[in-house]
Amino acid sequence: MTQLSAAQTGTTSGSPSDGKTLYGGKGTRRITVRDIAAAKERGEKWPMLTAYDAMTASVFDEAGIPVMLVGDSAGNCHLGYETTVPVTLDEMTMLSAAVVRGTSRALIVGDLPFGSYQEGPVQALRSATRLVKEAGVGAVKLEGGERSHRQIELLVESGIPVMAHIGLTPQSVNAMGYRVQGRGEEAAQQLLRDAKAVQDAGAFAVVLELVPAELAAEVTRVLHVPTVGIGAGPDTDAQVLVWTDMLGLTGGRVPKFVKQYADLREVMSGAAKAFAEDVVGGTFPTEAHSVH
Ligand SMILES: Nc1nc(=O)c2c([nH]1)NC[C@@H]1CN(c3ccc(C(=O)N[C@@H](CCC(=O)O)C(=O)O)cc3)CN21
Ligand SMILES: CC(C)C(=O)C(=O)O
Ligand SMILES: [Mg+2]
Repeated sequence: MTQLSAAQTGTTSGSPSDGKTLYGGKGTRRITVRDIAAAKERGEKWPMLTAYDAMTASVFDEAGIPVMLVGDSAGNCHLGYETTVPVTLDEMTMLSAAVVRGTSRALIVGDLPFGSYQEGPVQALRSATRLVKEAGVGAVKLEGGERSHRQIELLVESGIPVMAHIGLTPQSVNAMGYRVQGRGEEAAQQLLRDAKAVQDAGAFAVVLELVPAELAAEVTRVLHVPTVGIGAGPDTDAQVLVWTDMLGLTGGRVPKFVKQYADLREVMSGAAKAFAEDVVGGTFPTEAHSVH
């Protein structure tokens, strides 16, 4: 087992941003779940992005993104699977370790993949422990509300911060598809019960995926832990997007809740073609790129 540096363990003293904000502060030590709790008390909104490799994570870390999720969306966005279902704990451990190595300030949350916690609390603890010890993540995330509350309880009791994830839970795609959750009175009551169950179990934050904006606003009002929305409207405490969607790198269709801030697919494709033309036409390399 490799030793984790102080930067990875987040044990250095001082505030994340001179006692100010999660985003835009000047602090250099690693952000912790206590900083996240303080942000909710201040009514401060914060951004979260996924990351699957050290290089990309270092860009977002330098940009000041305070929380990064090594999402199992790596399955379809980084590893070429159709869904998140086939992703393994070995894969999540390797990707999470890379993201931790590429960052020094962001809180890194590692997604527990399908099959690594559904058997029960003991399996969940064994899996989460690998992400904490081998990859160095500061927290883990798992899907499910009431159905996952025992797993959350044991992890939190054991000293592992847990981000919960309710609403659309993509690991259950074979059972529920990719559909809006919490529509109608009965489904809304279930979502509220799920949100309270994960908070009571000790989760430090809860992702709300693809739920009506009004319901997400209500959950955000009634919980004392922050909500992180994705397709959940403007009134959650935080917002998360899959980085390849946000930067226009994901091929094919992306969910309609995505806002695209750049077109990296176009940029990369253009650069690859320019390189290819240079090679074929003999205009690269030139004297400037040669040694003698
Ligand atoms: N590239 C990518 N982006 C994501 O946001 C994402 C992943 N992958 N993989 C894991 C999960 C799966 N997610 C998904 C997948 C599909 C829809 C989707 O098809 N949504 C429809 C709306 C469906 C409805 O209205 O009921 C859409 O058009 O947005 C949404 C979220 C979110 N996560
Ligand atoms: C969409 C986010 C919340 C996620 O779970 C992932 O990227 O895997
Ligand atoms: Mg996920």
